[in-house]
Amino acid sequence: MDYHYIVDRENHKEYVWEGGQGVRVAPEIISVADKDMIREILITIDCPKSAIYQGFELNGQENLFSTRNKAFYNNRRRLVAPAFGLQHLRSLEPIIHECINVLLRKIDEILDNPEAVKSEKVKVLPPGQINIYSFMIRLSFDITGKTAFGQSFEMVKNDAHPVPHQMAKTLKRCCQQAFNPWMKYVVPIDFSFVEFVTDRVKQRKANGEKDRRTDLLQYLTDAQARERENGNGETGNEYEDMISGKLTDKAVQTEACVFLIAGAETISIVLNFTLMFLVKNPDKLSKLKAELDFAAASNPCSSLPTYDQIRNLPYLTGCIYETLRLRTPPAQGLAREVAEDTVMNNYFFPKGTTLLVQLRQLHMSDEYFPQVNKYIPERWIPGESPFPPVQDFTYYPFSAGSRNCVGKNLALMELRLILAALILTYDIELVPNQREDYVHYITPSLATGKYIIKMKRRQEE
Ligand code: HEM
Repeated sequence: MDYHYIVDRENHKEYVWEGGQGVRVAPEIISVADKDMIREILITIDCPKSAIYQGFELNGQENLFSTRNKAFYNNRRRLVAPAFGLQHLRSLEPIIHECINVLLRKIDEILDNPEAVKSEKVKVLPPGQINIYSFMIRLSFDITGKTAFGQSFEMVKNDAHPVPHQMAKTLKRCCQQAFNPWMKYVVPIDFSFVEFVTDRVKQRKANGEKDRRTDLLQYLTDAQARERENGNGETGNEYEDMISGKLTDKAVQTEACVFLIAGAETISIVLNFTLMFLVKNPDKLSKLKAELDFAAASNPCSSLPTYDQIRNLPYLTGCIYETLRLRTPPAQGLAREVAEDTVMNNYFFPKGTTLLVQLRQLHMSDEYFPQVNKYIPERWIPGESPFPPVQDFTYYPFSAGSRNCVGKNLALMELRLILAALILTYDIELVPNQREDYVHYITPSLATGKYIIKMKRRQEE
């Protein structure tokens, strides 16, 4: 039976072995959705990533996402993680605002003249309607390009840049090949987007101090310089440098690519589905609007809210958390390996077994989340929730343990800033009778590739 069929939400339960902890989806692969086992795999035992992740090596280089080598990992994470610390992220806020402003201008242009999209050879929609699905993908690529290596793809202005489109196809292939390794001999993967990023990084380095910026690439380049100064720089032996995770030039280029891959699609999914849930639940939308209006009440007209104004807003956070629960971006399951013969929850797993951690299945368990299919941001707000508090160890949209998401703070900052800007600037409304079924490769996406909402500038009221 097809693996994708078995791990589908309703079916996982149907096929679990006695006791309800897992489904054997291949001779040595067990799919796991049980809360206690997931906690053991990700946190208590902190199982290493499985060999499937080798499929995500880029540029012939291991990287923060793909590596299974502990020494490499510890060194690379030590060097990269501070770039995602709250203090450094502050410096990215103006970059994110700049990209959001481009989007708002583009939406205004289409609202003023729906025919404006004609130059992009896309269908002209009725007045007041916007394909928000397309714009959220375009915006998150622009922001990720700009925050990662200082270059927007200008996708919001014009959906023409080849790299994001090619990258989406490549990732789909990577995912297929991770589970069917024989495919790589039939359909080779096109990694030309890596060359694009590599060229941008080389160009920046060549420009040196005169091209100094505040992005993640600058942080990596500075970290590289510090390592060299402290005598921890490259040894010159390419192999040794690679396996010990030294920040070589190639490593800096590769990690910039990883940020693009890990950041762009995940963000756009959460934005899209949050907007979809909000227009389908106008009562929730009104509550969010009221919260944001209050937080930004003192702002001059048409200025965007700062992160300080919105980062602790409970309803905004609840809306994002609820989307992350209902449409958890890593849809395929996180593959971990049993490093030595292990007994978990009274089941014996021989060394080498692959365990697929099904976060999505856990988040969709009605045992932990009452009215599991409903969008209820209140469940995340103590004192407002109609349910008992969400239990510990039932929710990991950013994974957990040593290999959790290094970009979590950046992701939440982008999501809050973008959603706040859109809701404060426009009235949004449902366009009924649209298809909402979704497909997953690495992440879930709408099968139709579009979602249209009504938008109207709020000042026009
Ligand atoms: C809503 C947005 C995001 C979600 C839900 C998310 C979720 C996750 C999850 C579940 C993992 C673990 C994957 C695995 O074990 O296979 C992960 C890893 C990772 N994420 Fe994110 N992520 C998001 C955004 C970002 C952003 C914006 C960046 C950086 C620009 C990023 C960078 C990474 C990296 C580098 C890893 C690998 C970490 C490691 O293995 O040490 N993520 N993310």
